Amino acid sequence: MSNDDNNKPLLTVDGLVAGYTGPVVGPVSFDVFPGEVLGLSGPNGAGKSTVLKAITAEAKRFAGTVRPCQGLTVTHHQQRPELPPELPLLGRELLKVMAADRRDAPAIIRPLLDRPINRMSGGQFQLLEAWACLGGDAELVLLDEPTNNLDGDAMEALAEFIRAARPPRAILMVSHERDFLQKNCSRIVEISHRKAEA
Ligand SMILES: Nc1ncnc2c1ncn2[C@@H]1O[C@H](COP(=O)(O)OP(=O)(O)OP(=O)(O)O)[C@@H](O)[C@H]1O
Repeated sequence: MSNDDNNKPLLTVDGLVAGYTGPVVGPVSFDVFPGEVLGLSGPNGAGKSTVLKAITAEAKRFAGTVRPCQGLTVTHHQQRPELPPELPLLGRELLKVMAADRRDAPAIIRPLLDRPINRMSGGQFQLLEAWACLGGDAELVLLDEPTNNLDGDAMEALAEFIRAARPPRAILMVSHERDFLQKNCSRIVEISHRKAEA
């Protein structure tokens, strides 16, 4: 990516109406520019997670467009990451699978490297997953409620992972923690309930 490309959006969401068997959110429009941390805020059930899922084509797009720039690489941290309990994977192996093992793991992650993920606490696994997304090379990182289960120290560590992001990387983050969004996002887009549902 050249410097000129820093003025062009990595992703343009235009008039997106998305959902499952029927629409649940939209129309929603926003751009995500290189280097920015964009927050999505709104009430429970407004469709914030669905917007992220529509970007990765996991949810259905009923109208509008999602235009990634050419060759955009995306990683998605799901709201309730689930792992098959029988999978005997160590923390460091998860990072390898997600191509996040080339950077030195931060101090708070290191104790988790040799621990089987099915023996981690909810908060430990959540933080490891967030690092697995933010420690890789994807240009656009989608984070869905990354602060779930995290205590104060882990939230601060997560904020540091986010602050360490450099262009062209951009982060699109959904969170209920209004303070966390305000402190860590360059911009916040409000997602409201669809009028038909209100
Ligand atoms: N897989 C699915 N199939 C059908 N409907 C779904 C599915 N997932 C979510 N929904 C519905 O879509 C609507 C939006 O859900 P979504 O999870 O996107 O909202 P949200 O704003 O992220 O909510 P929260 O803040 O509570 O996490 C809700 O009414 C929800 O019940």
